[in-house]
Amino acid sequence: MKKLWQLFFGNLRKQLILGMTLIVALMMATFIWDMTRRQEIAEIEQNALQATALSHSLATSSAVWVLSRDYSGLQEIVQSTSAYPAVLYAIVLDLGGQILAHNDKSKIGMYLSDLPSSSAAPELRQTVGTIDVLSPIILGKKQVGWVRIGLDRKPFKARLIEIKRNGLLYILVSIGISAVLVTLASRFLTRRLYAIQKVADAVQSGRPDVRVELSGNDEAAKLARQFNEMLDSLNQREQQLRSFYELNLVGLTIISPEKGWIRINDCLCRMLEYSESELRDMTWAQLTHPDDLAADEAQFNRMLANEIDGYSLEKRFVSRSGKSIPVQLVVGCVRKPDRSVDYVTAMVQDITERKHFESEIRNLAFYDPLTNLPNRRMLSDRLKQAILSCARNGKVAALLFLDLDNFKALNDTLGHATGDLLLQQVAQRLSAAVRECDTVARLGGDEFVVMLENLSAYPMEAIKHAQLIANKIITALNQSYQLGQHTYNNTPSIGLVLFDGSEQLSHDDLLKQADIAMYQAKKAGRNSIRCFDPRMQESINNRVALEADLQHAIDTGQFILHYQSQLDHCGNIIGAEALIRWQRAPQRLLLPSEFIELAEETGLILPIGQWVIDTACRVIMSWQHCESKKHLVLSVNVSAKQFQQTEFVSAVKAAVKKHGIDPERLKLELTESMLLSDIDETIAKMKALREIGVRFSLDDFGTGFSSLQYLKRLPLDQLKIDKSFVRDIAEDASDRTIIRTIIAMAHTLKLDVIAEGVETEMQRQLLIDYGCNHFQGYLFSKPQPIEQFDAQLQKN
Ligand SMILES: Nc1nc2c(ncn2[C@@H]2O[C@H](COP(=O)(O)O[C@H]3[C@@H](O)[C@H](n4cnc5c(=O)[nH]c(N)nc54)O[C@@H]3COP(=O)(O)O)[C@@H](O)[C@H]2O)c(=O)[nH]1
Repeated sequence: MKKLWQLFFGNLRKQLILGMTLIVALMMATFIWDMTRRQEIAEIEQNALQATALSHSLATSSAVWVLSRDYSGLQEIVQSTSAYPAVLYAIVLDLGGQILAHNDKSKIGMYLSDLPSSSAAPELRQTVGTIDVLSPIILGKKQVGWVRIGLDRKPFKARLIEIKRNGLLYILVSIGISAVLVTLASRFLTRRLYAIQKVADAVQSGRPDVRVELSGNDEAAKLARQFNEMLDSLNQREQQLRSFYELNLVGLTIISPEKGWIRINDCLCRMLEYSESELRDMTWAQLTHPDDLAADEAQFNRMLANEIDGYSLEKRFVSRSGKSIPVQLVVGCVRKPDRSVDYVTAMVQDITERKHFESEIRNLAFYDPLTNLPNRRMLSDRLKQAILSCARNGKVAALLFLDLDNFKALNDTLGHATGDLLLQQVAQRLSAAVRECDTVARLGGDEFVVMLENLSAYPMEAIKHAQLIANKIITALNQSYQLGQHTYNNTPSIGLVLFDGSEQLSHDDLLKQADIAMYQAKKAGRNSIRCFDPRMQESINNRVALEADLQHAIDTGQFILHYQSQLDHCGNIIGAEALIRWQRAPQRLLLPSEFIELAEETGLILPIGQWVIDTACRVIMSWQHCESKKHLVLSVNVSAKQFQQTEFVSAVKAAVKKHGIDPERLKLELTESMLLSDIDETIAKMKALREIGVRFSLDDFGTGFSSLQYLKRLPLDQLKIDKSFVRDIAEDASDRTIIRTIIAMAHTLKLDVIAEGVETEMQRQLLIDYGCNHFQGYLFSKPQPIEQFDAQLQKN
């Protein structure tokens, strides 16, 4: 049936031809049928009319004869109907139905039984072969008999058959003609459609550049043009897709729902180190890292089950060489109309580099790059975990805060690279001194933290254990280090705090407490361990309060300067040292030892130092106007932070200019350690101020890394012998040697020398004997307010 349908309606042309032919045939058939039917009706009407007229005329003419019973006359009348070839019979009957005359004489005298009782009008009856008319014979107003005429219908039927035959012929001819015409027309009309179809076939068979030849401007031509344009755009899109596919930046594959390979691009082959044909013999599962297979398959099955249309996940493939390749897999599917999966597309991006960077970033975020130890962030995380774990298991843990003693000096003298070497070796020693489960972290600079977990359920036992480990660490860190060519010794200060998770302390609080304890260890003379004590916290709180007060003191001008005289060997006052005091309350004068360190730590030393220089310049200016004081030189202490300021030189110059003083009356006291960090920068700054006349004295001389090499480069005016050597000059031979060496060194370098902390006449005499000619100390005066200093001057 399908084949038959295909045969007749297989293409548009056949449908057109068959359709049009059928229409023509139907129309012709309808026309012929209608014509024949009309002809038949006309014939019937005409025959009926003829039969009625004939029977009527026969009835009229036979009325008298019937009444008179003249049978021969009647017969003659009846016989006269033979002139009509269609008349089958003509019968005259009396009212009783007896045949009075008949064109078939043998039937005269017979009776007809199917007559009506009476009728005033003729009665027409039609049978298959005849038209039968029965007319009453009326004489006067009375019926006297019947006339019956029968007409033969055969000739009429023969004519009808003739008409029908001709009609059929016309139909066939019309069908033939219309078939030919429609064939021609359909060929003409569908030729472009066929051309389009041919092109479509060609494109499908792999000739994508074939196009329909364009002619005309009708709908088919427009369709052909649009078809060509559609092919162009499809071509272009396919090329774009192919170029993307062949770009080989990412692995691309198309697979069947059963995970059979349909297409694989080169990039994926290269990534997995297999050829395409080798891959086709392998399964997706074989290439997947066993640990990642379940997750991938679960998602794939959800896609097959129509729960999702695609998914993206990170997984690992295993290459031919066994390399595990982390990839970002993006899978999508194309579904059939019944929603089952037709095929699956997968994009496989090698994310090895990204993973590498991620791990580097993680490392940078959580590890200290110099020592590879966990950094502050990681320590915070672990500490939080440890606090929770202590609360859970009831065990006590400890936090050790370590700071290397004198690390800054090492950095300043041997350089940062050497300092880094020390930090690395300390990290190694610390890691070796504790268990694997403990955490060793570097917070930054020379600060390390060791976290010891699960020490004991009993605090006393835990503290013993922690102290044991802290001692072990001290012993380990006390061993000498080989830093490049330098053999170096160092000590740590360790603060220790215990925690068991029951305190409402955050990890930050614990770190602070350990830090405070470490600070106490430092204060206790370094290379020692201190456990956190709440009193330490109190001292820290005091520091915080002091810091706030210090800021307030700056804002409200609570500082004053005291002046300690400096004398020559003849006892003449040649100048003074300005020493700061803080009038914190009316009866409370704080010495520098109580606030300078904090001021340095907080940076508040900068505005304080600037105030000192400014005040000193103001005093010098007042001396300049007094004949007895104009020769005096005022020494000012400068802190390291202050000196290291980039604008230090300009600030001093500005103060000198502002007060209009002779710069030679201003002497800046620097310490050795602050000069060495960047010797070239230091020299440049000193020279810049020396150029305008400002003098420099090297304070606390002998206590640091005194080096002739540096000394001779520095534009100094004076060396100040530290009071620690002066104090024991009479008793300690080595102090005497140091003092004599310093004095000799100063003379060699053509520098002035002054001894501080001179408290006794004997000390003064010894110093004079060794060649020192300038002195400062309680023997002459303590640091005193300006009025008392003026009074001393008067006396002097
Ligand atoms: N950056 C700044 N630092 C300053 C400033 N003022 C002082 N300081 C620093 O504080 C240190 C201590 O000063 P101070 O408590 O005033 O002590 C000085 C003298 O009182 C003390 N001295 C002097 N003679 C004697 C003595 O015979 N015996 C004895 N026991 N002590 C004595 O020495 C201090 C002065 O020493 P030096 O500065 O080395 O000459 C002080 O050392 C500064 O570092 C400031 O304005 N800015």
